[in-house]
Amino acid sequence: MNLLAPSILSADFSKLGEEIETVISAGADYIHVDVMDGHYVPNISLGPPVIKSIRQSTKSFLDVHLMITEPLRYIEAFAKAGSDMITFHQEAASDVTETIKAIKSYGIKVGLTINPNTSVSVLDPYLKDVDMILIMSVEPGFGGQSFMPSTLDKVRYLVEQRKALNLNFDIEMDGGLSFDNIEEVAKAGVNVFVMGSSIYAMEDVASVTRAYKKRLKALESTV
Ligand SMILES: O=C(CO)[C@H](O)[C@H](O)COP(=O)(O)O
Ligand SMILES: [Fe+2]
Repeated sequence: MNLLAPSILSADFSKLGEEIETVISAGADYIHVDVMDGHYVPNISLGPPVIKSIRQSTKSFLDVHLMITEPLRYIEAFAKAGSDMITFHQEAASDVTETIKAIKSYGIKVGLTINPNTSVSVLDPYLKDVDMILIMSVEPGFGGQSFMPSTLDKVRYLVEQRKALNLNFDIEMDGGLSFDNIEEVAKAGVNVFVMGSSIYAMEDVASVTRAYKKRLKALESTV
């Protein structure tokens, strides 16, 4: 099933609860929360207190994307704040296995991600241990960047590996997704679609969310 995960990075933070309610009511499946530390990536966004407030105002699935150095230090804080899934960068973690274990110890889902310049094969040892792999289709750090089509080969590789190893992790893509590319992204094998600026920068957030949801549903039968 194709899942739509609007990224609140491009939302109006002064009315975050409303912005989340709008996309959930319009059919969004996950709320994608981008956490940036100003060290692993050159931008700072939000942290556990904001996630805690979001958790208190919605039951929706919180897909938390950590772009932070040494994520193991903060797994407890992000899990206790109410994350439903924590995804961290392979490049940022000195011990990927320990970080996966720490996330699982809170009974929540775990995702692992890589930047556009990281080889997908670094994920091989962990494929059996994760619920989701996130392939970044822009350099992490900012919303509104252009999609990098070269990252789709990594998705195709993961689809092959998943079949060969009889696994069932989800494949998420994040960065620059829009009506211009979701068909090729879906056809490559992605089933969780993060969208920031192509939803929250639009005039009518509810209508565009409904339109993406409908398109993703239609694409399910073509892959
Ligand atoms: O992780 C991210 C950036 O590092 C964001 O999730 C992503 O960029 C979404 O924004 P957009 O759809 O505008 O590219
Ligand atoms: Fe993200």
